[in-house]
Amino acid sequence: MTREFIFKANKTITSPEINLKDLPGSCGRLDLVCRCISDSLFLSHDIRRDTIFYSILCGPPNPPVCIKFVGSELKKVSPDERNIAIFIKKALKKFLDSKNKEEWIESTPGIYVRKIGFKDLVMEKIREGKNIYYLHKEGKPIEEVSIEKPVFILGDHIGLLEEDESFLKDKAIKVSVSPLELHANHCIVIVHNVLDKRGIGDDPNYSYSDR
Ligand SMILES: C[S@@+](CC[C@H](N)C(=O)[O-])C[C@H]1O[C@@H](n2cnc3c(N)ncnc32)[C@H](O)[C@@H]1O
Repeated sequence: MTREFIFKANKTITSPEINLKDLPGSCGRLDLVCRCISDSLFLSHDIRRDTIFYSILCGPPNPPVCIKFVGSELKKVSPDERNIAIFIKKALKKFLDSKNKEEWIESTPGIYVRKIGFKDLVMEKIREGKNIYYLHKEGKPIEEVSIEKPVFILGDHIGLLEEDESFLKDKAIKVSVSPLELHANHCIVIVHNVLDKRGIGDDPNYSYSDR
């Protein structure tokens, strides 16, 4: 079963004018997006092929833009933030130049970009039969939650906006991974660990026991 993550990046840049030397500042916390991508998809010397990561970039100049990283298709990307940012820059350039922005556009293997906002993406996942889990400190402890066909929602340093939270109210189960407020990328690591131990998410073509 596939594990999916949606990370809402409230301030992250939506043009390819990315300054690779200033991911946190002028790029609107693009460093957080890159860390979440790294922690959701990379194992030591391997990739989680059962994982798909989405980030909705909501910063200037042209929000929203969604980037998608598909673990089973990724090639040549490495886990460091700068390298991931280079691939995001390429994706945003491809997006800028493309005519049909409403469909997924493949930028490089396994990396796609599209014009879709947070709520529309969540609705699309629900229509696909996925279950939505909103990661939040005040949620139900993850150990007590049954998880199937999961899409996990995460906020950035600001968190989800009030309007996003009320939208999710009747659509998502609120799940906590710790009594403490953690970084989003650390929550991803914990979620993976819980699911790894439960054996959820294994790709039939890929056995974790082969590692
Ligand atoms: C740095 S935190 C957000 C802090 C922000 N000031 C707020 O109040 O939401 C980033 C994201 O990680 C997730 N998160 C943080 N701590 C968590 C926890 N203990 N359990 C589950 N998710 C958590 C939430 O999705 C949160 O939006």
